[in-house]
Amino acid sequence: MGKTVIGVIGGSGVYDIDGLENPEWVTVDTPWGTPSDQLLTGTLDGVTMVFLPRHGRGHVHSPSSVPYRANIDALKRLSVTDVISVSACGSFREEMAPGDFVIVDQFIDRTFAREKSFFGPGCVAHVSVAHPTCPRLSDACEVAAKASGIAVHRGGTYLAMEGPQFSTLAESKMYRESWGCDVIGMTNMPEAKLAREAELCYASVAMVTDYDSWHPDHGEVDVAQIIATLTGNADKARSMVSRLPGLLGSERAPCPHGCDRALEFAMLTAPDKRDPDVLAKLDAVAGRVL
Ligand SMILES: CSC[C@H]1O[C@H](OP(=O)(O)O)[C@H](O)[C@@H]1O
Ligand SMILES: Nc1ncnc2[nH]cnc12
Repeated sequence: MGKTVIGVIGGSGVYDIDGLENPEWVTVDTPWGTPSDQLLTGTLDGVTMVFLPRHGRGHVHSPSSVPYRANIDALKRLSVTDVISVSACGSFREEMAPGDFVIVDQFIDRTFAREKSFFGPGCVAHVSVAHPTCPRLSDACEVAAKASGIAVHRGGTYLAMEGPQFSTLAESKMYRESWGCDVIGMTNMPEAKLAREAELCYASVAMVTDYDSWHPDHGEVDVAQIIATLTGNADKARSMVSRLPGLLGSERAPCPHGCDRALEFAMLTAPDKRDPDVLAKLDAVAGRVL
């Protein structure tokens, strides 16, 4: 048994969490650049917590400029074992209404202007993301959300778009009708892929703020409308997060789904062909297997 360290990546509207004992904002340097912000560390019910605002305090990063690799590396460097991603999203389903939470379990990645892997020339590795989220961690999020009185939907496909503009009407209809997506956002990819490469359990809690543009009764999306819903959603998210330490506990058994062993058979580059400079950058993410 190891120790549970819960990492929370807060999306739009979620720039801190409350109730931490011994809270401290710490600076973490990574070989992949500077994370979105300092990370807030502390304990909650005896469990170490690490919080990172995805866009930085004051919302300084766009979805395309979020330093996803630095963020995941920084969480790993602080010994995080389980990452809960909290994000605002648009909904493609009538029943997934603004204010509801969706525990996402699949993604379609339409992003194209982001670094998507820690690996590459000098150390090639391929991990599976067939099941990109962790069922054990998602269970805890579902229980925590329900206990907080939140309307929560278990399972859903998240379309990750590049942004920053919202979808056209034709795109919105295609994602919903042809591609079977349930929600849309701009940030969960490559975040989820990188978390898997870093052997972190990852759960995505998507908080619905709007119906994107497909819905005949709701017209087009605008940020004013999103922000109006975001404030309430952020309070609900903080309530959900506060229940996670009690549910996960401070002692951690290995992930039954293998998230924490994702690199076990992933490395292709022969040991004698690996580039030492590349290996040095991978110390936090892949040190366990290198
Ligand atoms: C607030 S409007 C669009 C913005 O909100 C979402 O951010 P996050 O996923 O970090 O909560 C969405 O992905 C866009 O970045
Ligand atoms: N409709 C939408 N599209 C993309 N990202 C979003 N974030 C919140 N609402 C969104």
